[in-house]
Amino acid sequence: MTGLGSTMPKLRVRGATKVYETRSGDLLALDRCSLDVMPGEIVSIVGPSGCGKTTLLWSMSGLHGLTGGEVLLDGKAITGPNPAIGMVFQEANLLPWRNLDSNIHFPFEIKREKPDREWIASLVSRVGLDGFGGRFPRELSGGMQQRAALVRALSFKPSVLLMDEPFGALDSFTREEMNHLVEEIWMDTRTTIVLITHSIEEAIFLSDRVVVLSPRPGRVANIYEVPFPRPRSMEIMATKEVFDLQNAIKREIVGEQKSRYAALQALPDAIPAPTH
Ligand SMILES: Nc1ncnc2c1ncn2[C@@H]1O[C@H](COP(=O)(O)OP(=O)(O)OP(=O)(O)O)[C@@H](O)[C@H]1O
Repeated sequence: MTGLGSTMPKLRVRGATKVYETRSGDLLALDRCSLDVMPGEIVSIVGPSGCGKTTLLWSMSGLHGLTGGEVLLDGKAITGPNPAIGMVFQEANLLPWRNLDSNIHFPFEIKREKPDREWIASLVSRVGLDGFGGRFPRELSGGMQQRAALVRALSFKPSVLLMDEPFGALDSFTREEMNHLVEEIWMDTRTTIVLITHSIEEAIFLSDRVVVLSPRPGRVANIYEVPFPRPRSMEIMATKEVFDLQNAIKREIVGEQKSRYAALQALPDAIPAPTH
């Protein structure tokens, strides 16, 4: 499943360009983004708000078409939803009238597929939800709901897990717990993971590489290697090396925003002067 020595990227984004048609005209969200994600890698995507992170991730999932460019999974173009790709969103999106077990099994009902009950039970146990199968979403904390969403996404044994700001709605303590959980699961399964996050600390904790996108239209501005060994303990996360990397990424994001602003200022009449 890992194939870390292999040279073929698991996911390959080539020249991804996305134009949204809006009432006020075309909006260029992504502009020729290219990125390779190797098998078993964890890659985080960070960048200023609205730079196209979600657009890029959704195009990797096949849920969103591109205006230009392509996304390849194991060398084959992705043209629609793919069972080899699991997704986790900021909201757990559990059906309120179904209990936890029934929520986890729901996608199998829809697809009329037989779930691997042993695998699912091991995941439920792994995320600490043993004994909660009969509970309804309203009876579960936000962290527990997100654990269930993680189980649901992994229940199909995807080879790629895409996560869109999955822990953004959780308190910082629960978020840290979830980060450790993802790290543990990854160490067991070596699933290829692409993660969008607004937390640079989270990106560094989880990733092999952190991709910084420029302000919209999103382009790959820089890619940072994260060289720290796993599991990444609190001691590792408190080192100067981590702190320096965190600052470098922050500076990159802020610098990108500033240079965009400076370029706008330099354009004649780009920002009209007040008339009164
Ligand atoms: N369906 C859509 N129709 C029109 N415009 C869209 C659509 N989806 C996104 N956009 C616009 O495309 C740009 C990129 O959006 P996207 O959600 O991909 O950015 P993001 O980096 O994920 O943002 P955030 O960090 O705030 O979640 C934004 O300007 C957004 O308003």
